Amino acid sequence: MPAGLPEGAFVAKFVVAVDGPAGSGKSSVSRAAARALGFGYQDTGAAYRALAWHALQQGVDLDDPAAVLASWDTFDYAIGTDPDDSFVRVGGVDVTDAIRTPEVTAAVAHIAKLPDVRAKLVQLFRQVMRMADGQGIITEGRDITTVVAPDAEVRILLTADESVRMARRSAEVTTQSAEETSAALARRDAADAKVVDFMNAADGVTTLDSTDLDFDQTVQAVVDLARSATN
Ligand SMILES: Nc1ncnc2c1ncn2[C@@H]1O[C@H](COP(=O)(O)OP(=O)(O)OP(=O)(O)O)[C@@H](O)[C@H]1O
Ligand SMILES: Nc1ccn([C@@H]2O[C@H](COP(=O)(O)O)[C@@H](O)[C@H]2O)c(=O)n1
Repeated sequence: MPAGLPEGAFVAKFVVAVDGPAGSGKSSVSRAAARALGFGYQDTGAAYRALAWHALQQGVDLDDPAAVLASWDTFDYAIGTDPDDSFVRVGGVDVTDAIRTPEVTAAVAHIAKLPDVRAKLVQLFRQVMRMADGQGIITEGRDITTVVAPDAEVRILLTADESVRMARRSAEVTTQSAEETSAALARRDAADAKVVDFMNAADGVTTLDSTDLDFDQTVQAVVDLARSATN
């Protein structure tokens, strides 16, 4: 807390916004960079996934926008922003793993395409950024650099060639064949790209292409961008 400010006063955080396509490393790289910087970390995709999980649990018809929007009223969402202690809860239930199943992954596009749902989630993300502990936070998703936090101190489009992203994702998924995993990734990018542009950097956004970088080099590049913005 800077000298002169009363305990609990609002202090603007240093925000690093990261966007990119599926499998580009947004969550793993952002989490590791947050750890290195001593920042908080927010995975916004987790909220889209959690709302999809919640709607599925409630038997909501995902093709009915009004029903999906109505499920928001009972969506009791909590996320941990400590990069060393991440969790996602809905109604007190830990759904950290449940929101990563292929079923939820396939359902989330129905949620993400609805402007009214997106507007509510944008407000939620900004609230999480305001409330998180620490002096800074890395928030990652698809529209963070452009919609959620266009004034962020650092704005990064993290990308990698599609074949590299598919190979990285396939290496971690054991419940599907590499072909199924790659096809699902391409399908999701195609659906998401109709809603928000995360393939082209907006003005002022730095493109970080990790195609030829290993994981540690990519994390270091994010850390360097954040540190150079503070000097
Ligand atoms: N530069 C890199 N070199 C090697 N592997 C990487 C690199 N960056 C990320 N990875 C790996 O790629 C995989 C996908 O990364 P991650 O899940 O963070 O992507 P994402 O962008 O958050 O994906 P999604 O949007 O689908 O959730 C992970 O296994 C991660 O460890
Ligand atoms: N800012 C965001 C974040 C996510 N989405 C949607 O959620 C899906 C899951 O996100 P992951 O980062 O966990 O892969 C994603 O496919 C998008 O449909 C979004 O629209 N905006």
